Amino acid sequence: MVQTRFNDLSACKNLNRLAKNFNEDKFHLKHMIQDKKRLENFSLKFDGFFYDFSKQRIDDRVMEELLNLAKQAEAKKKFSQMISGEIVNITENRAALHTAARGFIPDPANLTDMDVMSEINRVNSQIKEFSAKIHTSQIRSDSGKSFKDAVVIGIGGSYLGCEFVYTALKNCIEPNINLHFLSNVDIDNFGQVIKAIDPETCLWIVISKSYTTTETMANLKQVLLFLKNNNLDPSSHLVTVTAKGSPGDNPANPVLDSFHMFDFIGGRYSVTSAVGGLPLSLAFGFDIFTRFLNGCHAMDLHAVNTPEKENIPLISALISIWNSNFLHYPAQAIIPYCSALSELAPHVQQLYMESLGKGVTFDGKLINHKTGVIIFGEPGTNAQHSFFQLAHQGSPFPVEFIGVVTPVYNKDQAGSNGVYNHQELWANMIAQAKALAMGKNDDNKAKYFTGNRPSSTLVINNLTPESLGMLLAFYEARTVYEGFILGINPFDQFGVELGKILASQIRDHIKQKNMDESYNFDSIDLDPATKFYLDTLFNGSL
Ligand SMILES: O=P(O)(O)OC[C@H]1O[C@H](O)[C@H](O)[C@@H](O)[C@@H]1O
Repeated sequence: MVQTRFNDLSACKNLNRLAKNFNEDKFHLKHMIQDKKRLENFSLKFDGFFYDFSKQRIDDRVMEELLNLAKQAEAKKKFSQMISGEIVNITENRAALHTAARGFIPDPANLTDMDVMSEINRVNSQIKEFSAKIHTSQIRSDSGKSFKDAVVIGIGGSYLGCEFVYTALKNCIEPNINLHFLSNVDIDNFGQVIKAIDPETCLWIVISKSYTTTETMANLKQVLLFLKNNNLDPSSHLVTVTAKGSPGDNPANPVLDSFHMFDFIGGRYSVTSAVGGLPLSLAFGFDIFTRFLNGCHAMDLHAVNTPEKENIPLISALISIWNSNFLHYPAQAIIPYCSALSELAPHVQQLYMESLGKGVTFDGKLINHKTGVIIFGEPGTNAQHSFFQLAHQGSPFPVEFIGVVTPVYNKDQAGSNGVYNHQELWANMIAQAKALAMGKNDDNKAKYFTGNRPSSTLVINNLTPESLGMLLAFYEARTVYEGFILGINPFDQFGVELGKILASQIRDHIKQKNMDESYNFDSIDLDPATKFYLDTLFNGSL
Protein backbone atom coordinates (compact mmCIF):
# COMPACT_ATOMS: atom_id res chain seq x y z
CA MET A 1 0.00 0.00 0.00
CA VAL A 2 2.04 2.94 -1.22
CA GLN A 3 0.51 6.37 -1.01
CA THR A 4 1.53 9.98 -1.42
CA ARG A 5 2.85 11.35 1.85
CA PHE A 6 0.08 12.89 3.93
CA ASN A 7 1.55 16.40 3.85
CA ASP A 8 2.03 16.23 0.09
CA LEU A 9 -1.66 15.61 -0.61
CA SER A 10 -3.18 18.72 -2.17
CA ALA A 11 -6.09 18.55 0.30
CA CYS A 12 -3.60 18.90 3.16
CA LYS A 13 -2.15 22.02 1.64
CA ASN A 14 -5.63 23.50 1.26
CA LEU A 15 -6.57 22.50 4.80
CA ASN A 16 -3.45 24.21 6.15
CA ARG A 17 -4.52 27.41 4.41
CA LEU A 18 -8.07 27.12 5.74
CA ALA A 19 -6.84 26.44 9.28
CA LYS A 20 -4.85 29.68 9.29
CA ASN A 21 -8.00 31.70 8.56
CA PHE A 22 -9.87 29.91 11.29
CA ASN A 23 -8.45 32.23 13.93
CA GLU A 24 -10.63 35.04 12.58
CA ASP A 25 -13.52 36.01 14.86
CA LYS A 26 -16.18 35.12 12.28
CA PHE A 27 -15.17 31.47 12.69
CA HIS A 28 -15.66 31.54 16.47
CA LEU A 29 -18.11 28.80 17.41
CA LYS A 30 -20.31 31.30 19.24
CA HIS A 31 -21.17 32.75 15.82
CA MET A 32 -21.13 29.56 13.77
CA ILE A 33 -23.56 27.65 16.00
CA GLN A 34 -26.19 30.39 15.58
CA ASP A 35 -26.85 29.11 12.06
CA LYS A 36 -30.29 27.44 12.24
CA LYS A 37 -29.28 24.80 9.71
CA ARG A 38 -25.97 23.99 11.38
CA LEU A 39 -27.11 20.92 13.34
CA GLU A 40 -28.89 19.55 10.28
CA ASN A 41 -25.86 20.18 8.07
CA PHE A 42 -23.29 18.82 10.47
CA SER A 43 -24.88 15.73 11.96
CA LEU A 44 -25.47 12.19 10.77
CA LYS A 45 -27.88 9.48 11.83
CA PHE A 46 -27.71 5.77 11.26
CA ASP A 47 -29.80 3.04 12.83
CA GLY A 48 -30.28 4.64 16.26
CA PHE A 49 -26.79 6.17 16.24
CA PHE A 50 -26.60 9.96 16.05
CA TYR A 51 -23.37 11.87 15.51
CA ASP A 52 -23.46 15.64 15.96
CA PHE A 53 -20.34 17.47 14.83
CA SER A 54 -21.98 20.89 14.59
CA LYS A 55 -19.85 22.20 17.48
CA GLN A 56 -16.61 21.32 15.73
CA ARG A 57 -14.59 24.22 14.30
CA ILE A 58 -15.50 23.45 10.72
CA ASP A 59 -17.48 25.00 7.89
CA ASP A 60 -18.61 23.78 4.47
CA ARG A 61 -15.26 24.59 2.90
CA VAL A 62 -13.34 22.62 5.54
CA MET A 63 -15.69 19.66 5.21
CA GLU A 64 -15.33 19.68 1.46
CA GLU A 65 -11.55 19.65 1.74
CA LEU A 66 -11.61 16.93 4.43
CA LEU A 67 -13.70 14.79 2.10
CA ASN A 68 -11.14 15.43 -0.64
CA LEU A 69 -8.48 14.29 1.80
CA ALA A 70 -10.34 11.01 2.37
CA LYS A 71 -10.59 10.50 -1.38
CA GLN A 72 -6.96 11.39 -2.09
CA ALA A 73 -5.81 9.02 0.67
CA GLU A 74 -8.13 6.32 -0.79
CA ALA A 75 -9.54 5.70 2.66
CA LYS A 76 -12.59 3.73 1.56
CA LYS A 77 -10.62 1.60 -0.87
CA LYS A 78 -8.19 0.67 1.90
CA PHE A 79 -11.05 -0.14 4.25
CA SER A 80 -12.49 -2.50 1.63
CA GLN A 81 -9.08 -4.07 1.16
CA MET A 82 -8.91 -4.59 4.92
CA ILE A 83 -12.26 -6.36 5.21
CA SER A 84 -11.53 -8.59 2.25
CA GLY A 85 -8.38 -9.91 3.86
CA GLU A 86 -5.55 -8.13 2.07
CA ILE A 87 -2.28 -7.77 3.96
CA VAL A 88 -2.87 -4.30 5.39
CA ASN A 89 -0.62 -4.90 8.40
CA ILE A 90 2.46 -4.84 6.22
CA THR A 91 5.15 -4.66 8.88
CA GLU A 92 3.88 -7.94 10.33
CA ASN A 93 2.75 -9.36 7.00
CA ARG A 94 -0.81 -9.96 8.22
CA ALA A 95 -4.39 -9.27 7.32
CA ALA A 96 -6.54 -7.33 9.81
CA LEU A 97 -9.83 -9.17 9.87
CA HIS A 98 -11.62 -8.19 13.05
CA THR A 99 -14.66 -7.51 10.87
CA ALA A 100 -14.70 -11.20 9.91
CA ALA A 101 -15.30 -12.02 13.57
CA ARG A 102 -18.81 -10.65 13.06
CA GLY A 103 -19.37 -12.67 9.94
CA PHE A 104 -18.16 -10.19 7.43
CA ILE A 105 -15.73 -11.18 4.75
CA PRO A 106 -17.08 -10.61 1.29
CA ASP A 107 -14.22 -12.18 -0.63
CA PRO A 108 -12.61 -14.99 1.32
CA ALA A 109 -10.92 -16.11 -1.87
CA ASN A 110 -8.30 -13.44 -1.25
CA LEU A 111 -6.92 -15.44 1.62
CA THR A 112 -4.73 -18.33 0.81
CA ASP A 113 -3.50 -19.84 4.04
CA MET A 114 -6.63 -20.23 6.14
CA ASP A 115 -10.35 -20.60 5.80
CA VAL A 116 -11.15 -17.58 7.93
CA MET A 117 -14.89 -17.95 8.30
CA SER A 118 -14.89 -21.66 9.09
CA GLU A 119 -12.21 -21.12 11.75
CA ILE A 120 -14.22 -18.28 13.30
CA ASN A 121 -17.40 -20.35 13.21
CA ARG A 122 -15.61 -23.34 14.72
CA VAL A 123 -14.43 -21.30 17.71
CA ASN A 124 -17.85 -19.66 18.13
CA SER A 125 -19.59 -23.06 18.20
CA GLN A 126 -17.10 -24.19 20.80
CA ILE A 127 -17.83 -21.08 22.91
CA LYS A 128 -21.57 -21.59 22.55
CA GLU A 129 -21.39 -25.20 23.69
CA PHE A 130 -18.94 -24.56 26.50
CA SER A 131 -20.83 -21.59 27.98
CA ALA A 132 -24.14 -23.49 27.79
CA LYS A 133 -22.59 -26.42 29.67
CA ILE A 134 -21.29 -24.07 32.37
CA HIS A 135 -24.69 -22.40 32.69
CA THR A 136 -26.55 -25.70 32.95
CA SER A 137 -23.92 -27.10 35.34
CA GLN A 138 -23.00 -29.92 32.96
CA ILE A 139 -19.48 -28.69 33.55
CA ARG A 140 -18.81 -28.25 37.23
CA SER A 141 -15.90 -27.32 39.41
CA ASP A 142 -13.42 -29.80 40.88
CA SER A 143 -15.58 -30.14 43.97
CA GLY A 144 -18.75 -30.62 41.91
CA LYS A 145 -20.14 -27.11 42.35
CA SER A 146 -21.60 -24.81 39.70
CA PHE A 147 -19.34 -21.99 38.61
CA LYS A 148 -20.31 -18.52 39.82
CA ASP A 149 -17.32 -16.35 38.94
CA ALA A 150 -14.77 -16.18 36.15
CA VAL A 151 -11.50 -14.26 36.24
CA VAL A 152 -9.99 -13.03 32.98
CA ILE A 153 -6.20 -13.17 33.24
CA GLY A 154 -4.95 -10.93 30.44
CA ILE A 155 -3.64 -7.48 29.73
CA GLY A 156 -3.99 -4.77 27.04
CA GLY A 157 -6.13 -5.92 24.14
CA SER A 158 -6.66 -9.22 25.93
CA TYR A 159 -8.92 -7.58 28.52
CA LEU A 160 -9.67 -3.85 28.01
CA GLY A 161 -12.40 -4.22 25.39
CA CYS A 162 -14.01 -7.11 27.23
CA GLU A 163 -14.00 -5.13 30.46
CA PHE A 164 -15.65 -2.18 28.70
CA VAL A 165 -18.45 -4.31 27.25
CA TYR A 166 -18.96 -6.33 30.44
CA THR A 167 -19.15 -3.20 32.61
CA ALA A 168 -21.69 -1.64 30.27
CA LEU A 169 -23.85 -4.74 29.76
CA LYS A 170 -24.06 -5.78 33.39
CA ASN A 171 -26.05 -2.60 33.95
CA CYS A 172 -28.87 -3.92 31.82
CA ILE A 173 -28.46 -7.71 31.90
CA GLU A 174 -27.95 -9.73 35.06
CA PRO A 175 -24.81 -11.86 34.54
CA ASN A 176 -25.00 -15.65 34.99
CA ILE A 177 -21.33 -15.61 35.88
CA ASN A 178 -19.61 -12.56 37.37
CA LEU A 179 -16.45 -11.50 35.62
CA HIS A 180 -13.31 -10.17 37.30
CA PHE A 181 -10.14 -8.96 35.65
CA LEU A 182 -6.58 -9.81 36.63
CA SER A 183 -4.35 -7.77 34.37
CA ASN A 184 -1.60 -6.08 36.35
CA VAL A 185 1.47 -7.95 37.56
CA ASP A 186 1.00 -5.93 40.75
CA ILE A 187 0.43 -8.62 43.39
CA ASP A 188 -2.23 -6.38 44.94
CA ASN A 189 -4.34 -6.87 41.80
CA PHE A 190 -4.25 -10.62 42.50
CA GLY A 191 -4.93 -9.96 46.19
CA GLN A 192 -8.06 -7.99 45.33
CA VAL A 193 -9.35 -10.59 42.89
CA ILE A 194 -9.06 -13.54 45.27
CA LYS A 195 -10.91 -11.58 47.92
CA ALA A 196 -13.86 -11.29 45.54
CA ILE A 197 -14.20 -14.97 44.56
CA ASP A 198 -14.72 -18.39 46.07
CA PRO A 199 -11.94 -20.65 44.71
CA GLU A 200 -14.28 -23.64 44.50
CA THR A 201 -16.72 -21.89 42.17
CA CYS A 202 -14.29 -19.83 40.12
CA LEU A 203 -13.16 -20.41 36.56
CA TRP A 204 -9.90 -18.80 35.40
CA ILE A 205 -9.62 -17.71 31.77
CA VAL A 206 -6.07 -17.08 30.57
CA ILE A 207 -6.25 -14.80 27.55
CA SER A 208 -3.03 -14.12 25.70
CA LYS A 209 -2.51 -14.10 21.97
CA SER A 210 1.25 -14.59 22.29
CA TYR A 211 1.14 -16.56 25.55
CA THR A 212 4.44 -14.92 26.42
CA THR A 213 3.27 -11.63 27.94
CA THR A 214 5.17 -11.25 31.21
CA GLU A 215 2.30 -9.98 33.31
CA THR A 216 -0.12 -12.66 32.15
CA MET A 217 2.41 -15.45 32.61
CA ALA A 218 3.32 -14.19 36.11
CA ASN A 219 -0.35 -14.05 37.06
CA LEU A 220 -0.94 -17.51 35.61
CA LYS A 221 1.82 -18.89 37.88
CA GLN A 222 0.19 -17.14 40.82
CA VAL A 223 -3.16 -18.70 39.96
CA LEU A 224 -1.71 -22.19 39.53
CA LEU A 225 -0.16 -21.93 42.97
CA PHE A 226 -3.45 -20.64 44.36
CA LEU A 227 -5.34 -23.59 42.84
CA LYS A 228 -2.78 -26.03 44.24
CA ASN A 229 -3.01 -24.48 47.70
CA ASN A 230 -6.78 -24.91 47.51
CA ASN A 231 -6.49 -28.52 46.31
CA LEU A 232 -8.16 -27.67 43.03
CA ASP A 233 -7.19 -29.20 39.71
CA PRO A 234 -6.37 -26.71 36.92
CA SER A 235 -7.91 -29.11 34.42
CA SER A 236 -11.26 -28.34 36.06
CA HIS A 237 -10.71 -24.62 36.69
CA LEU A 238 -8.58 -23.17 33.93
CA VAL A 239 -9.31 -22.39 30.28
CA THR A 240 -7.13 -20.64 27.71
CA VAL A 241 -7.73 -18.30 24.80
CA THR A 242 -4.60 -18.05 22.70
CA ALA A 243 -3.34 -17.87 19.13
CA LYS A 244 -3.10 -21.04 17.13
CA GLY A 245 0.48 -22.19 17.45
CA SER A 246 1.40 -20.05 20.50
CA PRO A 247 3.37 -21.65 23.38
CA GLY A 248 0.04 -22.00 25.21
CA ASP A 249 -1.63 -23.81 22.33
CA ASN A 250 -0.68 -27.24 23.56
CA PRO A 251 -3.25 -30.04 23.86
CA ALA A 252 -1.09 -31.60 26.59
CA ASN A 253 -1.70 -28.61 28.91
CA PRO A 254 -3.80 -29.55 31.92
CA VAL A 255 -6.71 -27.23 31.19
CA LEU A 256 -10.47 -27.64 31.05
CA ASP A 257 -10.68 -26.30 27.50
CA SER A 258 -8.85 -23.99 25.11
CA PHE A 259 -10.07 -21.61 22.44
CA HIS A 260 -8.21 -20.18 19.49
CA MET A 261 -7.68 -16.61 18.45
CA PHE A 262 -5.97 -15.78 15.19
CA ASP A 263 -3.07 -13.83 13.73
CA PHE A 264 -5.43 -11.96 11.45
CA ILE A 265 -7.13 -10.20 14.39
CA GLY A 266 -4.99 -7.75 16.36
CA GLY A 267 -5.21 -7.70 20.18
CA ARG A 268 -6.87 -4.30 20.52
CA TYR A 269 -9.38 -5.22 17.79
CA SER A 270 -10.13 -8.62 19.31
CA VAL A 271 -13.20 -8.03 21.50
CA THR A 272 -15.42 -9.82 18.99
CA SER A 273 -13.13 -12.86 18.78
CA ALA A 274 -12.86 -15.49 21.54
CA VAL A 275 -11.10 -12.81 23.62
CA GLY A 276 -14.44 -11.15 24.32
CA GLY A 277 -16.60 -14.01 23.08
CA LEU A 278 -15.75 -16.52 25.78
CA PRO A 279 -15.98 -14.29 28.88
CA LEU A 280 -19.00 -12.37 27.61
CA SER A 281 -20.83 -15.59 26.68
CA LEU A 282 -20.05 -17.00 30.11
CA ALA A 283 -21.39 -13.83 31.70
CA PHE A 284 -24.49 -13.22 29.59
CA GLY A 285 -24.96 -16.21 27.28
CA PHE A 286 -23.90 -16.78 23.68
CA ASP A 287 -27.15 -15.29 22.34
CA ILE A 288 -26.33 -11.93 23.93
CA PHE A 289 -22.81 -12.10 22.51
CA THR A 290 -24.36 -12.79 19.09
CA ARG A 291 -26.58 -9.72 19.42
CA PHE A 292 -23.46 -7.71 20.27
CA LEU A 293 -21.76 -9.07 17.12
CA ASN A 294 -24.82 -8.05 15.09
CA GLY A 295 -24.43 -4.48 16.33
CA CYS A 296 -20.78 -4.49 15.27
CA HIS A 297 -21.72 -5.95 11.91
CA ALA A 298 -24.29 -3.21 11.28
CA MET A 299 -21.64 -0.55 11.93
CA ASP A 300 -19.09 -2.42 9.77
CA LEU A 301 -21.57 -2.42 6.89
CA HIS A 302 -22.18 1.28 7.38
CA ALA A 303 -18.42 1.98 7.52
CA VAL A 304 -17.63 0.13 4.32
CA ASN A 305 -20.69 0.85 2.20
CA THR A 306 -21.72 4.41 3.03
CA PRO A 307 -20.37 7.21 0.82
CA GLU A 308 -17.75 9.43 2.47
CA LYS A 309 -20.18 12.28 3.12
CA GLU A 310 -22.54 10.21 5.27
CA ASN A 311 -20.04 7.80 6.70
CA ILE A 312 -20.00 8.36 10.48
CA PRO A 313 -16.66 6.72 11.43
CA LEU A 314 -14.96 8.26 8.40
CA ILE A 315 -16.27 11.77 9.10
CA SER A 316 -15.30 11.37 12.72
CA ALA A 317 -11.76 10.30 11.68
CA LEU A 318 -11.49 13.32 9.38
CA ILE A 319 -12.54 15.68 12.15
CA SER A 320 -10.02 14.10 14.47
CA ILE A 321 -7.30 14.68 11.84
CA TRP A 322 -8.47 18.28 11.33
CA ASN A 323 -8.24 18.88 15.09
CA SER A 324 -4.81 17.29 15.54
CA ASN A 325 -2.95 18.14 12.34
CA PHE A 326 -4.47 21.47 11.35
CA LEU A 327 -5.86 23.05 14.53
CA HIS A 328 -3.05 21.43 16.58
CA TYR A 329 -5.00 20.14 19.56
CA PRO A 330 -2.81 17.63 21.41
CA ALA A 331 -5.52 15.59 23.12
CA GLN A 332 -9.11 14.47 22.95
CA ALA A 333 -11.49 13.58 25.78
CA ILE A 334 -14.24 10.98 25.67
CA ILE A 335 -16.97 11.87 28.16
CA PRO A 336 -19.94 9.50 28.27
CA TYR A 337 -22.89 10.88 30.21
CA CYS A 338 -23.59 7.31 31.23
CA SER A 339 -21.69 5.70 34.08
CA ALA A 340 -22.14 2.25 32.53
CA LEU A 341 -19.71 3.40 29.83
CA SER A 342 -16.99 4.11 32.41
CA GLU A 343 -14.54 1.69 30.77
CA LEU A 344 -15.00 3.01 27.23
CA ALA A 345 -12.22 5.61 27.46
CA PRO A 346 -9.59 3.11 28.75
CA HIS A 347 -10.47 0.78 25.87
CA VAL A 348 -10.36 3.53 23.23
CA GLN A 349 -7.11 4.74 24.77
CA GLN A 350 -5.39 1.50 23.80
CA LEU A 351 -7.28 1.08 20.54
CA TYR A 352 -6.51 4.58 19.35
CA MET A 353 -3.13 5.41 20.90
CA GLU A 354 -1.54 2.03 20.17
CA SER A 355 -2.90 2.10 16.63
CA LEU A 356 -2.10 5.69 15.74
CA GLY A 357 0.86 6.68 17.89
CA LYS A 358 3.34 5.93 15.13
CA GLY A 359 6.64 7.37 13.91
CA VAL A 360 6.78 5.92 10.39
CA THR A 361 4.60 5.85 7.31
CA PHE A 362 3.23 2.68 5.72
CA ASP A 363 6.30 2.53 3.53
CA GLY A 364 8.80 3.05 6.33
CA LYS A 365 9.56 6.78 6.05
CA LEU A 366 9.87 8.94 9.16
CA ILE A 367 6.66 10.82 9.86
CA ASN A 368 6.49 14.58 9.34
CA HIS A 369 2.97 15.12 10.64
CA LYS A 370 1.00 14.28 13.79
CA THR A 371 -0.24 10.74 14.24
CA GLY A 372 -2.78 10.25 16.97
CA VAL A 373 -3.36 12.36 20.05
CA ILE A 374 -3.72 11.70 23.77
CA ILE A 375 -7.07 10.13 24.58
CA PHE A 376 -8.49 10.28 28.06
CA GLY A 377 -11.85 10.49 29.70
CA GLU A 378 -14.34 9.52 32.32
CA PRO A 379 -18.08 9.78 32.68
CA GLY A 380 -19.93 13.06 33.09
CA THR A 381 -21.02 14.68 35.26
CA ASN A 382 -18.05 13.41 37.35
CA ALA A 383 -15.58 14.82 34.82
CA GLN A 384 -17.11 18.28 35.29
CA HIS A 385 -16.02 18.20 38.91
CA SER A 386 -12.49 17.07 38.16
CA PHE A 387 -10.76 18.24 34.97
CA PHE A 388 -13.32 20.43 33.23
CA GLN A 389 -11.84 23.58 34.73
CA LEU A 390 -8.92 23.04 32.36
CA ALA A 391 -11.27 22.20 29.50
CA HIS A 392 -13.00 25.57 29.87
CA GLN A 393 -10.17 27.93 30.77
CA GLY A 394 -6.89 26.03 30.36
CA SER A 395 -5.29 24.53 27.23
CA PRO A 396 -8.19 23.56 25.00
CA PHE A 397 -8.89 20.04 23.71
CA PRO A 398 -11.81 18.62 21.73
CA VAL A 399 -14.37 16.66 23.70
CA GLU A 400 -16.58 13.80 22.56
CA PHE A 401 -19.77 13.73 24.61
CA ILE A 402 -21.83 10.55 24.57
CA GLY A 403 -25.48 10.54 25.59
CA VAL A 404 -27.92 7.65 26.09
CA VAL A 405 -31.56 8.68 25.61
CA THR A 406 -33.18 6.17 27.98
CA PRO A 407 -31.51 5.01 31.19
CA VAL A 408 -31.61 1.37 32.27
CA TYR A 409 -33.11 2.14 35.68
CA ASN A 410 -36.71 2.89 34.78
CA LYS A 411 -38.42 2.85 38.16
CA ASP A 412 -40.00 6.05 39.47
CA GLN A 413 -37.27 8.53 40.14
CA ALA A 414 -37.39 11.21 42.77
CA GLY A 415 -37.22 14.61 41.17
CA SER A 416 -34.99 17.40 42.33
CA ASN A 417 -35.33 21.03 41.18
CA GLY A 418 -38.32 19.88 39.12
CA VAL A 419 -36.33 17.39 37.00
CA TYR A 420 -35.43 13.73 37.26
CA ASN A 421 -31.81 12.60 37.65
CA HIS A 422 -31.55 11.46 34.05
CA GLN A 423 -32.87 14.80 32.82
CA GLU A 424 -30.35 16.56 35.06
CA LEU A 425 -27.62 14.44 33.47
CA TRP A 426 -28.69 15.52 29.99
CA ALA A 427 -29.05 19.16 31.02
CA ASN A 428 -25.40 19.04 32.01
CA MET A 429 -24.25 17.29 28.86
CA ILE A 430 -26.02 19.85 26.65
CA ALA A 431 -24.75 22.75 28.77
CA GLN A 432 -21.11 21.66 28.74
CA ALA A 433 -20.93 21.45 24.94
CA LYS A 434 -22.59 24.84 24.74
CA ALA A 435 -20.32 26.45 27.34
CA LEU A 436 -17.20 25.14 25.60
CA ALA A 437 -18.41 26.54 22.27
CA MET A 438 -19.85 29.87 23.42
CA GLY A 439 -17.51 31.00 26.18
CA LYS A 440 -18.41 34.10 28.20
CA ASN A 441 -17.19 37.64 28.38
CA ASP A 442 -16.50 39.08 31.77
CA ASP A 443 -14.69 42.19 32.95
CA ASN A 444 -13.21 40.04 35.67
CA LYS A 445 -10.66 38.07 33.67
CA ALA A 446 -10.76 35.18 36.19
CA LYS A 447 -14.35 34.65 35.07
CA TYR A 448 -13.69 35.06 31.36
CA PHE A 449 -14.17 32.05 29.07
CA THR A 450 -12.61 32.13 25.60
CA GLY A 451 -15.09 29.60 24.21
CA ASN A 452 -14.51 28.33 20.67
CA ARG A 453 -13.64 24.93 22.16
CA PRO A 454 -14.81 22.11 19.89
CA SER A 455 -16.88 19.08 20.78
CA SER A 456 -18.93 16.33 19.16
CA THR A 457 -21.96 14.65 20.66
CA LEU A 458 -22.75 11.05 19.99
CA VAL A 459 -26.17 9.73 21.03
CA ILE A 460 -27.59 6.23 21.22
CA ASN A 461 -31.15 5.35 22.24
CA ASN A 462 -30.30 2.92 25.01
CA LEU A 463 -27.73 0.43 26.16
CA THR A 464 -28.28 -2.88 24.44
CA PRO A 465 -25.90 -5.56 23.16
CA GLU A 466 -26.55 -4.16 19.66
CA SER A 467 -25.90 -0.51 20.49
CA LEU A 468 -22.72 -1.41 22.37
CA GLY A 469 -21.58 -3.41 19.36
CA MET A 470 -22.18 -0.37 17.18
CA LEU A 471 -20.23 1.83 19.56
CA LEU A 472 -17.30 -0.59 19.66
CA ALA A 473 -17.21 -0.98 15.87
CA PHE A 474 -17.58 2.78 15.41
CA TYR A 475 -14.38 3.43 17.39
CA GLU A 476 -12.58 0.60 15.58
CA ALA A 477 -13.58 1.85 12.14
CA ARG A 478 -12.77 5.43 12.97
CA THR A 479 -9.31 4.45 14.25
CA VAL A 480 -8.58 2.41 11.15
CA TYR A 481 -9.82 5.18 8.85
CA GLU A 482 -7.65 7.68 10.66
CA GLY A 483 -4.60 5.43 10.26
CA PHE A 484 -5.27 4.88 6.56
CA ILE A 485 -5.66 8.61 5.90
CA LEU A 486 -2.55 9.48 7.91
CA GLY A 487 -0.66 6.91 5.85
CA ILE A 488 0.42 4.76 8.80
CA ASN A 489 -0.05 1.15 9.84
CA PRO A 490 -2.76 1.06 12.54
CA PHE A 491 -2.15 -2.62 13.30
CA ASP A 492 1.40 -2.94 14.61
CA GLN A 493 2.80 -1.75 17.98
CA PHE A 494 6.59 -1.85 17.94
CA GLY A 495 6.61 1.13 20.30
CA VAL A 496 5.81 -1.12 23.25
CA GLU A 497 8.91 -3.28 22.77
CA LEU A 498 11.81 -1.14 24.03
CA GLY A 499 10.43 -0.89 27.56
CA LYS A 500 9.92 -4.67 27.60
CA ILE A 501 13.56 -5.26 26.59
CA LEU A 502 14.86 -2.93 29.30
CA ALA A 503 12.54 -4.53 31.87
CA SER A 504 13.98 -7.91 30.98
CA GLN A 505 17.56 -6.66 31.54
CA ILE A 506 16.58 -5.21 34.93
CA ARG A 507 14.70 -8.43 35.75
CA ASP A 508 17.95 -10.36 35.17
CA HIS A 509 19.73 -8.26 37.80
CA ILE A 510 16.88 -8.82 40.25
CA LYS A 511 17.07 -12.55 39.57
CA GLN A 512 20.83 -12.54 40.26
CA LYS A 513 20.31 -10.74 43.53
CA ASN A 514 17.52 -13.15 44.53
CA MET A 515 19.93 -16.04 43.96
CA ASP A 516 22.99 -14.41 45.50
CA GLU A 517 22.52 -11.88 48.28
CA SER A 518 26.06 -10.57 47.82
CA TYR A 519 25.33 -9.52 44.22
CA ASN A 520 26.20 -5.83 44.25
CA PHE A 521 24.38 -3.37 41.99
CA ASP A 522 27.31 -0.94 42.44
CA SER A 523 29.76 -3.29 40.78
CA ILE A 524 27.81 -3.49 37.51
CA ASP A 525 27.39 -0.96 34.81
CA LEU A 526 24.01 0.46 35.79
CA ASP A 527 22.97 4.09 35.70
CA PRO A 528 22.67 5.72 39.15
CA ALA A 529 18.86 5.99 39.06
CA THR A 530 18.41 2.29 38.25
CA LYS A 531 20.83 1.40 41.07
CA PHE A 532 18.92 3.63 43.47
CA TYR A 533 15.55 2.04 42.69
CA LEU A 534 16.92 -1.52 42.86
CA ASP A 535 18.60 -0.80 46.20
CA THR A 536 15.33 0.68 47.48
CA LEU A 537 13.39 -2.38 46.35
CA PHE A 538 15.79 -4.76 48.10
CA ASN A 539 16.16 -2.58 51.22
CA GLY A 540 12.39 -2.62 51.57
CA SER A 541 12.24 1.08 52.34
CA LEU A 542 13.55 4.43 51.13
O1 LIG B 1 -2.52 -11.05 24.19
P1 LIG B 1 -1.10 -10.85 24.55
O2 LIG B 1 -0.16 -11.50 23.58
O3 LIG B 1 -0.83 -11.30 25.96
O4 LIG B 1 -0.78 -9.32 24.47
C1 LIG B 1 -1.35 -8.39 25.35
C2 LIG B 1 -0.98 -6.96 24.98
O5 LIG B 1 0.40 -6.74 25.19
C3 LIG B 1 1.24 -6.16 24.22
O6 LIG B 1 2.34 -5.60 24.85
C4 LIG B 1 0.61 -5.15 23.30
O7 LIG B 1 1.01 -3.85 23.58
C5 LIG B 1 -0.87 -5.21 23.26
O8 LIG B 1 -1.28 -4.85 21.97
C6 LIG B 1 -1.42 -6.57 23.59
O9 LIG B 1 -2.82 -6.54 23.51
